[in-house]
Amino acid sequence: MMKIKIAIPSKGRISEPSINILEKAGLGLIDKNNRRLISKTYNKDIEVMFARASDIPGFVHDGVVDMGITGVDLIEESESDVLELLDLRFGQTKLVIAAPDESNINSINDITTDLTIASEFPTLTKKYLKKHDLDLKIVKLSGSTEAAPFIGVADLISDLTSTGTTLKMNHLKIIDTILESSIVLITNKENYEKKKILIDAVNTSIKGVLDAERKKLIMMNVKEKDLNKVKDVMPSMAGPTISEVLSKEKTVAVQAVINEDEVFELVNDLRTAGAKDILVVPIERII
Ligand SMILES: Nc1ncnc2c1ncn2[C@@H]1O[C@H](COP(=O)(O)OP(=O)(O)OP(=O)(O)O)[C@@H](O)[C@H]1O
Ligand SMILES: O=P(O)(O)OC[C@H]1O[C@H](OP(=O)(O)OP(=O)(O)O)[C@H](O)[C@@H]1O
Ligand SMILES: [Mg+2]
Repeated sequence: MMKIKIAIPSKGRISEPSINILEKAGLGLIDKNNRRLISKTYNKDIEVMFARASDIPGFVHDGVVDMGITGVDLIEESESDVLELLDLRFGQTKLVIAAPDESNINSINDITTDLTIASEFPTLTKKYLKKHDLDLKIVKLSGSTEAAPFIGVADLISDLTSTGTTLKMNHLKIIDTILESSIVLITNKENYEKKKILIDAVNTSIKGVLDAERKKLIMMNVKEKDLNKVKDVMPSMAGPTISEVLSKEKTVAVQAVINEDEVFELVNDLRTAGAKDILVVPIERII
């Protein structure tokens, strides 16, 4: 019997969104409040294992688990050889080199080998510097890297930035970007060959959740005489679907899947075209 384990982050900012996306994909955790190391899901063949986000790339690489949810930054830093299935479109961030605002370093060309750099990402930082023929001393830290230049630990830092608030608060400016990262769904390369059916099913379900996030189902009643006008203003994925409604006047029900950003304008156009009883409904998944 084929079974798979998916590793998801046990703490930190990406833990909750990871659990949520699995839930929407039909893989809700049965005993999530227990926070045990392993949790069953609504699918009897799929289990979830909780781990630190930074340990997940290694677990997937080694095949300890079949799939995982973690950041591209952590995969690259640990040099794990895994197969990336899907960009989950959250946890977007950049790994950048930064220097104090008042320093005269403004580009990679101003960096000299007598400087030191502090980072939680020594491997990625070293590779980046090597590419530019720079061999700097790297000070490995485990957090609060932005403070390093001011307490005299290092001249430069490389750290993650997303809104830019932390860099700004610490009077640091970006010199260059090393890597752009987001949270991804990954799988072990060999296990993927062996358990393709189940792994693809998980991937397809999660992709369905992402696709549905930006879509709505729109439904309405239309008198038959107005149907062509309504059809003209209706964009649609594959359709619209039209079915007959039993009523005195000849009326049909029209439904279609539309983009979220089209809703506002479309509802107005549809009303003008004669549509009645318009409903806009969220979609859970599109398969
Ligand atoms: N400011 C941020 N914005 C978006 N994503 C981020 C940010 N900081 C970290 N991440 C991403 O979150 C993922 C998990 O990182 P990590 O395990 O360090 O979580 P965390 O929420 O920062 O927890 P911790 O409190 O332990 O630092 C990483 O892949 C990282 O790229
Ligand atoms: O650009 P911003 O939106 O300000 O985000 C960037 C900050 O977020 C992360 O820190 P985190 O909160 O994870 O703390 P940590 O340094 O203890 O990991 C990262 O290490 C930066 O410090
Ligand atoms: Mg962090």
